[in-house]
Amino acid sequence: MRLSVNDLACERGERRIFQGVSFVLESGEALVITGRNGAGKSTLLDLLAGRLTPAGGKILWEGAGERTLAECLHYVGHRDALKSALTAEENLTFARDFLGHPAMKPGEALDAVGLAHAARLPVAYLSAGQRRRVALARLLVAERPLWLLDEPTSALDTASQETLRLLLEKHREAGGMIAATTHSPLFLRDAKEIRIERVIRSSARVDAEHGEAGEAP
Ligand SMILES: Nc1ncnc2c1ncn2[C@@H]1O[C@H](COP(=O)(O)OP(=O)(O)OP(=O)(O)O)[C@@H](O)[C@H]1O
Repeated sequence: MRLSVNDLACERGERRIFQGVSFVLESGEALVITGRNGAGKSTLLDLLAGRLTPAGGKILWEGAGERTLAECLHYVGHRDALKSALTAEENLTFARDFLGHPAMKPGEALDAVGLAHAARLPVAYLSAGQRRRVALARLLVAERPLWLLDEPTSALDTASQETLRLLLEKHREAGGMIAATTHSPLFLRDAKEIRIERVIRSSARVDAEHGEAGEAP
């Protein structure tokens, strides 16, 4: 499988966020996406996940047979996208049924992220780091080769960060692919890295440091 991104550009709120982003990701590879706050890292994941449409460039997904890119990816964003009234196990059961290509059972996936003891607690009762681990356990309940992860270590303690690193490396060893944004090192073996830079338009005063949403374009 191969994900090829060529000369990708993105606009939000009629402002150019970035342009000229190109990379290739093949089976077993990891891509770490870095850049300053507001540079467009989450935006790049949104484009790959099909949640936004590019202003230019191409995203090509090859080698997965009939399965489209959307059917081949997991997306774990800033928001954990869990149903708080349901237990951790119920959330994973729902995800497993919904996503198709079932892999680990919910209980096994929770065990893999060190949360077996919290399986029957409503997600509303869990800490931020525990909720993050449930969200990451979703990666394990349905087989999808491409994992798109937005700051996956946020809220995780050191031990959970190491657990996550091992899960990511195992996924790569099985031929999976990872694209992850981060502000801190993920310690992934031989990862590719791309740094997203905000487009600077001198006439419009959009710059990487001060160009937050709502400012004049
Ligand atoms: N819905 C939206 N409409 C307009 N602009 C938006 C929207 N969402 C995000 N933006 C802008 O797009 C730019 C890129 O945002 P993005 O969240 O991709 O940055 P990031 O690199 O992930 O930042 P951080 O490191 O802070 O998470 C920012 O200037 C942001 O304000």
